[in-house]
Amino acid sequence: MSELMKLEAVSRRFGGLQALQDVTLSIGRGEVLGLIGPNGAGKTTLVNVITGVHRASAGRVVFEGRDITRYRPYETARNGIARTFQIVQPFPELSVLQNVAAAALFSGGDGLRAANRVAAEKLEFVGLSAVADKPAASLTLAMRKRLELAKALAMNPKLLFLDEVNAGLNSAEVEQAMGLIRQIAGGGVTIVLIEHLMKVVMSVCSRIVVLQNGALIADGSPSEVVSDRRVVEAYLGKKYAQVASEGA
Ligand SMILES: Nc1ncnc2c1ncn2[C@@H]1O[C@H](COP(=O)(O)OP(=O)(O)OP(=O)(O)O)[C@@H](O)[C@H]1O
Repeated sequence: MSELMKLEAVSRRFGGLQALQDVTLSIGRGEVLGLIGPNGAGKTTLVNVITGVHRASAGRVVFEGRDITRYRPYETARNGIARTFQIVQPFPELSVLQNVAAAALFSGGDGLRAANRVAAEKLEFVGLSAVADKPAASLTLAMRKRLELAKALAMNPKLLFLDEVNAGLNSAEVEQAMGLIRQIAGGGVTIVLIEHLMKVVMSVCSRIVVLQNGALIADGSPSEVVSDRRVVEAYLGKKYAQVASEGA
């Protein structure tokens, strides 16, 4: 598998807090990589550093062989990196379609008409065509999560970070979201999935990395990672590991 992204000893401090500590990681083209770890481990910060929302305090981010460490968010978007936000934040008065078209324009795009066409296509894909003209503020949480997905897809990404797209959804909605994630991956988009629901991580990811206190503590196949002693102690807990090994 060819390498799409490489992180070399990426660190980030917020005042006295070391949010990321020497994170070194390779992401292969076409992978569905799970990024897990306890609350406050640094998962969202890692996405923020990669996408240019925060500057790395040290280290390098390389995407398709190019050093993008100091790129701004619009530059990372134009180079093919998109992300959803853990806290969904659409422009509430704009229509659902306009929200997605705005994302298409942010990543470059080909003018407003093309952006509207892409937006309609992505809304169809996530199943929101029927509410395309409604204000984004009128959507349910599950629909807003799908809107986030449509916005990220409208940027035509090669690498897509999904930050807790299943949080707050019921089990039927989670199943639907998993189906969409599989289809996106099947279309050749490389995905990094930040997720607390282990059943989702285990069923859609080909590889899992674990962050704890800003440092990577494990990197391997789902079965390797869930039986890793440090991961069990830091995050999963003994009960989960026992259930997982009985299920394996
Ligand atoms: N802009 C910021 N300023 C100061 N501290 C921050 C900032 N963003 C994140 N942090 C801190 O960095 C640490 C890592 O936070 P981060 O949100 O990356 O964790 P996470 O693994 O995504 O957690 P969760 O699973 O709860 O979303 C936390 O201690 C957090 O309080």
